[in-house]
Amino acid sequence: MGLAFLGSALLLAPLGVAAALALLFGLFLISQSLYRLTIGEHVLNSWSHIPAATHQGSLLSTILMGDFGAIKAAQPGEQHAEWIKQLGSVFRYRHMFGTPRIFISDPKAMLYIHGPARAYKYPKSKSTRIFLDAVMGEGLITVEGEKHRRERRIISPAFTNAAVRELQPVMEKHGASLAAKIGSIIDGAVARRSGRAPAGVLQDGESPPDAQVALHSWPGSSAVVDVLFWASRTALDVIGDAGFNYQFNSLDNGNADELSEAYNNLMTACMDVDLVQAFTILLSEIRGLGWMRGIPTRRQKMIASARATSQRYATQIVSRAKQEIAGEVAATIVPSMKHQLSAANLRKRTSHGSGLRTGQRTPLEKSDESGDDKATLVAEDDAPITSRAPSILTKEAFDDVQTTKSGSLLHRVIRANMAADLRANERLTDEELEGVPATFLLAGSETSATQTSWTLRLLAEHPHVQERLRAEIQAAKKQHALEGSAGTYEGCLVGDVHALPYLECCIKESLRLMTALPSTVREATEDDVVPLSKAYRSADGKSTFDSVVIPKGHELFVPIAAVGLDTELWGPDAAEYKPERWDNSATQLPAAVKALPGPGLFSFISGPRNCVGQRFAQTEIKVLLAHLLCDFKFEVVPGWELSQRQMIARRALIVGQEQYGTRMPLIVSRL
Ligand code: HEM
Repeated sequence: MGLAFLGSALLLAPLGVAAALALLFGLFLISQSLYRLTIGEHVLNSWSHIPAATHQGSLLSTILMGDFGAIKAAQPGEQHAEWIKQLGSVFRYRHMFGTPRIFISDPKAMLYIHGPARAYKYPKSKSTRIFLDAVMGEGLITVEGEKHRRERRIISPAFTNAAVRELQPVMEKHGASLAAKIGSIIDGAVARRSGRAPAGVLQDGESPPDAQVALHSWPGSSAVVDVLFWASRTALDVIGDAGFNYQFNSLDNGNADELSEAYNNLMTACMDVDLVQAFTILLSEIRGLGWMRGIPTRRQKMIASARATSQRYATQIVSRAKQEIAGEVAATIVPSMKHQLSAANLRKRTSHGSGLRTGQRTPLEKSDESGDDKATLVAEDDAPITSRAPSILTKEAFDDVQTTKSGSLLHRVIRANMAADLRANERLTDEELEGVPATFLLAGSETSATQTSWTLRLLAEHPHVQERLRAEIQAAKKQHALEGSAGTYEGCLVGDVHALPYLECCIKESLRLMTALPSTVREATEDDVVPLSKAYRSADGKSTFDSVVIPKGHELFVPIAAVGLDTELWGPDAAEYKPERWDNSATQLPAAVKALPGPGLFSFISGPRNCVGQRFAQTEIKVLLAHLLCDFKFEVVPGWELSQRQMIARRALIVGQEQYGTRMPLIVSRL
């Protein structure tokens, strides 16, 4: 009560009082940090035997940022890789304000922590959950425990290999559009160079330095193209279309679409965590200070407005998908079942998920009014069948509908939510279903786009790999054209993209070396003893331990990128891009690597909390690459040095051109 009052006082107080209170909280955090660095480190430290990481940094930065300052200053994964070299695969370090973190990159430990028996005992850390909740709201990524198990059971079937295979043609459509767009950017740049278009006018996605690169040695059709910019737009279009049948058209229209703009704002909030936000999150973790998350800062207001917009659309998107599925059900169920769907029965089973919450009309609603929405199953009383209708499908009818009708990921989720073998309390509620589009978008567009851009960069740095890969893709394209393209892969460029072995190697190697999500964090909810495949030596070097004691409440750093760079696992050439290491991976990979999940590919982590969209992501990246490599050659811009920035995903900056933000410009030439 007292603290709630304090909260309101802070909101209403004149600036001076608010600043004084903020200062007070700052002092509280700093004293907590000092306590951790002194008494916590030297007196009450039950884990002092674990080797501790050190870094060269000022005292002030250590008090405020712990060792995190050094991590942030290095390229993603590099500081951890350095500590692995010095200290081995188990050590501890301090996060902001001295928060203790344990680092483990041992394969056996990772399988244990993320495996089915333990995953729910190691949820995401509290600050991560607070942060994600604020931006995404509730969804598969943010929920924990039983709620997660329930959601995952319904959402997983949408991502089976067979389901994703059916979505490949949708991805191909956007792959072809991406290639066409890049072609038009090249044409525009050529026209500008030859004086047919005004000099000094930038095209969409171009930064001033891109247009200034002298391409004398690249006669013909070449231009500097920011492949991250275009991959991001394409990934948004792909997930909108394949994820929930929504056409963002962002490749052509940018963020002109209202929903696209809302997601873009959420993504920006997600990517760019500033110190004030980190500070507020840390403070709001303290009991009684949760209200701090609601302080209406400019950023907070932007997030709230973007979330309101996305929620409005989500309601419409889910409602429309349900109506379409109701139409399918009507066409599929055997006549004898129809009487079960009496009006009264349906009304009982119906929940109302349509209508805008703010009274505003979305473009989707407008198109509904114009009669676009054809597939609606209604009972006599016009009550639509919705996903919450328990057991309206027998197992056979459900399987039939699930396999014969495809549609978007969301359609599959809604169908899975109707399965007869689910109890009422196992089904997703309307609110949970409405969280699905946002989850897919925020988890699935930035990651795929970033990974695509890093893969293109690696191929540009390794022309011989690019050539070999292009040859494989062109041969497959030829073969596919000869065979005729009916069936699942109708309209696809090369048929099944997963049938191309070298493409598989190139993608896996890119995910290992430049994984889009370099790390995540977990928190121990109980004391635990984590087994290791290789014993670690204590800080004083006198003892060895074949397991790590993790005290309840401690944070665990999950070193996705560092695992990919670990020379102990991969050998001395771990930092090199060598797709061949994945040739015959079942036999050729080092034994320690084969013990990793994947096997060997930890980029999507493992166990019940692994990336549900990993097959989707790999299919999408392969499809986009196939289209691009058939039409274009990619080269690095001479003299432009790259640095990296880990926001949530790992993004690239050009050294000396940081003012233009994160991007991945490459010289792209028509073949
Ligand atoms: C290269 C691209 C991608 C990478 C590297 C990646 C990586 C990851 C990682 C490491 C996690 C675990 C995060 C954690 O628990 O802390 C994760 C979770 C997740 N990913 Fe991905 N992801 C990618 C693409 C996608 C796509 C395309 C989708 C959806 C279409 C997707 C949907 C999800 C979801 C829903 C989760 C949460 C799963 C759960 O907690 O049950 N991801 N991803």
